[in-house]
Amino acid sequence: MEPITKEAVLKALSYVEEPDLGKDLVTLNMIEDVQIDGRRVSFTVVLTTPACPLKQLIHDACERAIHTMVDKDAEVVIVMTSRVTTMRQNRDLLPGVKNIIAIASGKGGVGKSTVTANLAIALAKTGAKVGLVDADISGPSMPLMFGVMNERPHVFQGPDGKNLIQPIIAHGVKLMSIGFLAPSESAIVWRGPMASSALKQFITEVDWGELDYLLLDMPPGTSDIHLTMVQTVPVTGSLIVTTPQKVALADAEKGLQMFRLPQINVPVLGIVENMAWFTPAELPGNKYFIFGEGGGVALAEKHQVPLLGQIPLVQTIRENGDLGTPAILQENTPAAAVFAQLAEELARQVSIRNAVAPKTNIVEMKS
Ligand SMILES: Nc1ncnc2c1ncn2[C@@H]1O[C@H](COP(=O)(O)OP(=O)(O)OP(=O)(O)O)[C@@H](O)[C@H]1O
Repeated sequence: MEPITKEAVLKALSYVEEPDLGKDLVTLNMIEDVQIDGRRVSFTVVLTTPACPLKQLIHDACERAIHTMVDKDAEVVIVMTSRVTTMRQNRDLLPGVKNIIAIASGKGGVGKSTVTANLAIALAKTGAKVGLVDADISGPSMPLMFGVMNERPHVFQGPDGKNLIQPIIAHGVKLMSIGFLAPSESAIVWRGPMASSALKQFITEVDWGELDYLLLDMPPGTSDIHLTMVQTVPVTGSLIVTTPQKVALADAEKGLQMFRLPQINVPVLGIVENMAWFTPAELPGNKYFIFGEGGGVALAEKHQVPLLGQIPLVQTIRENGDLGTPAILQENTPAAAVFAQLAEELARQVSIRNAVAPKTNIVEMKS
């Protein structure tokens, strides 16, 4: 029997394609630490995100490639790991942050904050390092959803003498909310430039450390504040949350178009249809389309962006949000599964974006 060689292993793995990125694993530098010990072959596959929905598929394809092209009886040991990719090169602002994702909705009350909170925790549960900025000045709800209403972030002096805010860590996510600034019962009226500068400070003067994903929960609507925000912070991509209702869709479309304005030019990574249908707890197989049907699909098709998920209207999603323990934390429930899948789809789109982004198109603004 001929000895197995590293070259033969790499040759076989060069036939395994990363389906989303359209290139083989060897060309993509995703194979590391190949070791041969008799008929035992081991190597590491470095994925572009720990939330990769294709993890099992890629694992199985690698195993098959070794068995068909190298040795049908080889013992194959594959370590699946990840290194989140980034398209940010010149990182003057937020140096440790790999990907910044703005989550927006045209209309208020469509569940943007609920979706964002669940997404952030879902990504953190996969092992990613996640931060979340609650920039919803119209009604910051993250302290409530994360059960940290009474916490206040500390401010300390950073290494260069500048003050830095320490984010609150809750459910594995580093959280900053404009709601930490004032008691929840006192309405904050933020206007124009004041809001913009407060928000900028909220994002840039925080000790985020290393983050794979920083999610920005934007205020509803398409105001000057939005424009300033996405121009100030180097956003990787945006996610639009809508319900299937006509008025929500029309506003979501405005939000989508805002990101595509030439002076903004932030790619829309996808659309999430929230409250897509109502499912009563006692009839889990039933779907009632109380806000209409097919709106998210139609919007996604019209603007050629992926529909990343459809979240049903479920009583426990609301209840768990109000309790400070978002639905994603309720293991083995359909609601948790839907959010986990959405997180994988979002991470996937970020990886695709990072793989195809023309590096020269990245404009990073200085603080
Ligand atoms: N899929 C869902 N099922 C059940 N309840 C939901 C769902 N999504 C959101 N909700 C509830 O709907 C209400 C509005 O949601 P949320 O605060 O997330 O919306 P929003 O778009 O962030 O609102 P705004 O930005 O205007 O403050 C909340 O009470 C939330 O618990």
